[in-house]
Amino acid sequence: MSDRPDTYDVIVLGAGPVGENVVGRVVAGGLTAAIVEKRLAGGECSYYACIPSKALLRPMDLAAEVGRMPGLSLGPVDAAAVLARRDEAIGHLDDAEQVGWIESVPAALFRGHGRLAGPRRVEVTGPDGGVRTLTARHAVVVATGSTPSVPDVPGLRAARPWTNREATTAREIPRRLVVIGGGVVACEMAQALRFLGAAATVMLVRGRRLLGRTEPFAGGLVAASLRDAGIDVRFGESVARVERPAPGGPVTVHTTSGARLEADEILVATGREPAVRDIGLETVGLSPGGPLEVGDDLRVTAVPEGWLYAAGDVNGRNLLTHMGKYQARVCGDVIVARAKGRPEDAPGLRAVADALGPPQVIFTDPQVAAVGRTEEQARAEGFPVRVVEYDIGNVSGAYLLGDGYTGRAKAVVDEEHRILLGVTFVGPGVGELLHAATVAVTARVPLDRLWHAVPAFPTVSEIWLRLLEEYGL
Ligand SMILES: Cc1cc2nc3c(=O)[nH]c(=O)nc-3n(C[C@H](O)[C@H](O)[C@H](O)COP(=O)(O)OP(=O)(O)OC[C@H]3O[C@@H](n4cnc5c(N)ncnc54)[C@H](O)[C@@H]3O)c2cc1C
Ligand SMILES: NC(=O)c1ccc[n+]([C@@H]2O[C@H](COP(=O)([O-])OP(=O)(O)OC[C@H]3O[C@@H](n4cnc5c(N)ncnc54)[C@H](O)[C@@H]3O)[C@@H](O)[C@H]2O)c1
Repeated sequence: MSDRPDTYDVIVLGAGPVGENVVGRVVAGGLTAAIVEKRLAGGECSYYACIPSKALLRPMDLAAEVGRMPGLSLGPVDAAAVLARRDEAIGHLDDAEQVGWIESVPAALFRGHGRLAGPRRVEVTGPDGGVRTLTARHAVVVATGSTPSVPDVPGLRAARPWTNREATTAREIPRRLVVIGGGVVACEMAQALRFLGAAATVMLVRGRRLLGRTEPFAGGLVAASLRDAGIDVRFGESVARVERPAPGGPVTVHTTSGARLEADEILVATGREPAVRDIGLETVGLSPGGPLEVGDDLRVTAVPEGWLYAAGDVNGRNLLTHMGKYQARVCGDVIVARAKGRPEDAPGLRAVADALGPPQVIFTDPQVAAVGRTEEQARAEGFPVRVVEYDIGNVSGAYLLGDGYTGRAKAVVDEEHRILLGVTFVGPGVGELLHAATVAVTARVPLDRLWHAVPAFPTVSEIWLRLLEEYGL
């Protein structure tokens, strides 16, 4: 790495999807960039999160579709083949393709642990222990992502439970599995692993519902489906103590209600922590703790002179790949505009979509696709709210997809402006309905205008027509 320069216009810490998009954007804007990565270029998303989890969930989805269609039947599930396809999807944990992309940008990749070392300086400790100091002319962007949060429960950490990393890259499926958590990772991974062979799966959900950030009916429909699949979903119960006498051996989970569960593995899916430890924040006057707080221009608000930016999971705004990549585009363009002395207040230079409620698809069966505010959020923010709901199964297009299509849609309307504040769809395959809702919410399309957006017959998109009719159009 010694033949490369030590000074770049922009230095990015972390080559996940967000860091990669920052370098792509700033180089396209005419600046030079270096990116520092301590593990695999491509980040959590490519190897241990979005990609492998969806590769594991897709067969379950297809199987459910086949099950709803009279005349079709499914043979036994070949879990090994599913795991092999997952391995291909994650490039067998080899990041050569991503490295090739970074080089093609072109940007300089430095392998190693990156740390801030005072204003505009980054120290990289390479795999051989050697340290190199890089200097940024314009900006440093922290895109270090997040790490799994493991509750401080007696015996849990010592038992070396699975987190998303081990669950998404599993080589064998544990027959008896205890899942801790009721959020997105818990629901998706419990369902995928149950389908692939975790016959005795128990989910310990601390609260009273699943998927707490979505409309309550979404968690209800997903809970019903998990239970139909044979998963023992226990609400109001969590882990109190864990024992694993032999590493990798059977594990005993004592729950808060006094139950004792014997399992082959535990999956902890209790949220994420921003990756801010050991990145030298103290050298620029920040104390490591929670997410790095940024403004809509992605600049870290507490750092004077505005040379430090943070995008993606590490700023805690929206822990989703597409939202992090959106922030990366805005962040990159802000850096370029400032470096070139262009106006900084162009409409594209503020990540305003972060506050609208991010679009998200949860790839359970049924899928949950939502954008904007839930009814509860909209009311709490003081909007004059009216909601309309409709059973998606009553739409002809849904009936044609198979027998017993169960799903529901809900629209949250701002009555003053007659625009959509939020939309939620739950049902098989509804993920592909989401972008229309994202456009309507983001562009504040008036309902009277939306009425003229005619959905094709017989598609599930006719749910739009039904919702507008329910509203009274
Ligand atoms: C199981 C699971 C499934 C998910 N599925 C989806 C999904 O379907 N859709 C979706 O939108 N989101 C999904 N997410 C969320 C998504 O993975 C994250 O929002 C996304 O990865 C964030 O990207 P990032 O670049 O900010 O961080 P990361 O992907 O975490 O990348 C950060 C990178 O920085 C590196 N790094 C950290 N510290 C340093 C350092 N000091 N020096 C050098 N390098 C460093 C890390 O090694 C890593 O490569 C999922 C998450 C999980 C856990
Ligand atoms: N399809 C997708 O878009 C997708 C898929 C997976 C993950 N993600 C994103 O990744 C992030 C992380 O997902 P996640 O499921 O880990 O987090 P989450 O915040 O969605 O859910 C965390 C769950 O853990 C529970 N919990 C927290 N602390 C606990 C404790 N001490 N004991 C017991 N239960 C506890 C919470 O009540 C909640 O049910 C989310 O922001 C999510 O949006 C997205």
